[in-house]
Amino acid sequence: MGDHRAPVDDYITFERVSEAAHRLPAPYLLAKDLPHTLQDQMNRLPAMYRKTQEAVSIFEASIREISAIDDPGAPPISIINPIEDDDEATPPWEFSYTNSIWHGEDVPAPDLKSLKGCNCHGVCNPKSKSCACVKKQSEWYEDENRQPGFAYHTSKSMQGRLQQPGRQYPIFECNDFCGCDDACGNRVVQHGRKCEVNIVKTKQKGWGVFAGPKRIPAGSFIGKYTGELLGDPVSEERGRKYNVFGRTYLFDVDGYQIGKTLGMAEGEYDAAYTIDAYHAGNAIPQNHSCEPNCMILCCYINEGDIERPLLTIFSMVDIEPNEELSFSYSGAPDDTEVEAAVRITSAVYAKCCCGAPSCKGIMFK
Ligand SMILES: C[S@@+](CC[C@H](N)C(=O)[O-])C[C@H]1O[C@@H](n2cnc3c(N)ncnc32)[C@H](O)[C@@H]1O
Repeated sequence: MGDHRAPVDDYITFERVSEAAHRLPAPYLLAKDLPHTLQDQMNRLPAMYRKTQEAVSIFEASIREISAIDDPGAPPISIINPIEDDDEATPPWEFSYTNSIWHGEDVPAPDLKSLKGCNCHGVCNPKSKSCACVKKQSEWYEDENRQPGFAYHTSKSMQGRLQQPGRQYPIFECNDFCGCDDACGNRVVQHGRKCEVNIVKTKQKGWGVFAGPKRIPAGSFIGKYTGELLGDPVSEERGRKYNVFGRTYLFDVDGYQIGKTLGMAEGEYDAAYTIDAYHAGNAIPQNHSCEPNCMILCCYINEGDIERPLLTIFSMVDIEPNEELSFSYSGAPDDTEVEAAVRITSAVYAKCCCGAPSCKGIMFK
C-alpha cells in the first residue's frame, strides 16, 4: 500500500511541535505592570542630583540591566550630552527603558492559534520549495532576480542584513513553532540589536540616537520601536493629551500587507493599534529627517495576527561612525500639506531642524 501522507515538509507534526517545545513563546507583558520604582526614586531626589554624572551612570546601568533580560548581547549604550551650557544629563526620568512590547488593557493576547511554523531541521534553506516560512515570506517579497527567499541575506559575509535595504516589505521570521534551530538565517530581529548606538543630546531636536564608533552597514537591524501597544480609542485619547504639550511618541502599527490581507483597497486600512513610546521605550525612537538613513519595517515573529507586527528599524544606507540615526515620521508631508500646516499651525506639525539639504522645514510631530 502506498504512503498517502503529505510530504513531511508541508506540515508540522505533533512530534515536531513537542521537539520545539523548549522554545514556546514567552508570556506577554502587560502595560499596567511597567516598572517605575527607579523613575519615582530619581524624581524624588533634588533636581540638582539628576544633573550629575552619577545620574548618568544610573541611567546607563538601568539600560544594561534591562537589556540583559530583554535584549541580551546588545552592546551597551552611553548617554552623552556634548552641548555647552546645557545641563540636562540624561533623558527625562519619565519612561521605563524596555526592548519589549507591553500590551495595553484593550489589546488581546498574541494570537498563537493562527501562528504557523516551518518543519525544517537545522537551518532553513532560503531556496527550499517546501519550507513554510520561505513560502510565507515569498508571498510578499522576491529578490532582485524575482526568486523566492528570505528578506535577509544568509551568506556568511552579509548574514542578517536586508537583501534590499530601503525597500518596503513585511518580514516573516521563523518563530517559536518552527522546527529550525536558532542559527537559522531567518531569525534576526529576535536575536536583538548587534550594532553599537548611543543616546546623544542635540542642539535643536532634543535627545537622538547616534551610531557608535563603527560604521553600520546598509540593511542592518537597529532595534524595535518598543513601548505600550494600545488599541485605537486609548491611543486617540493619549494623542489628544500629547498634542496639548506638543510632543508625541505615538506610532501607528500600519503596513500595506495588513489592508491587503484584510481585503481592503490600498490606503483604506486605518491602524487598529498604536505603539506609545512615551512612558516606556528604548533608544530607538529617533529623530525625524527629511533624508532619513533608517526606515521602519513590519516584522512578524510570535504573532499570528496580521494587524500586530513588531515595528522594526533597519538602516537603509551605510551609516558612518557617530552619525545620527533618523527615520521619516510617516513620510514627508507633501507641499500642499506643508502650506496648509503653515496656515493652520496645527499641533500635528512642528518646525523641522533635520538640516538635510532637501529639508522641507516642517515635519509631522
Ligand atoms: C519621538 S521624540 C524623539 C526624541 C526626542 N528628541 C526627545 O528628546 O525626547 C519626537 C520629538 O523629537 C523632536 N524632533 C525629532 N525630530 C526632529 C526634527 N527633525 N526637528 C525638530 N525636532 C525634532 C520633536 O520635539 C518631536 O516631537
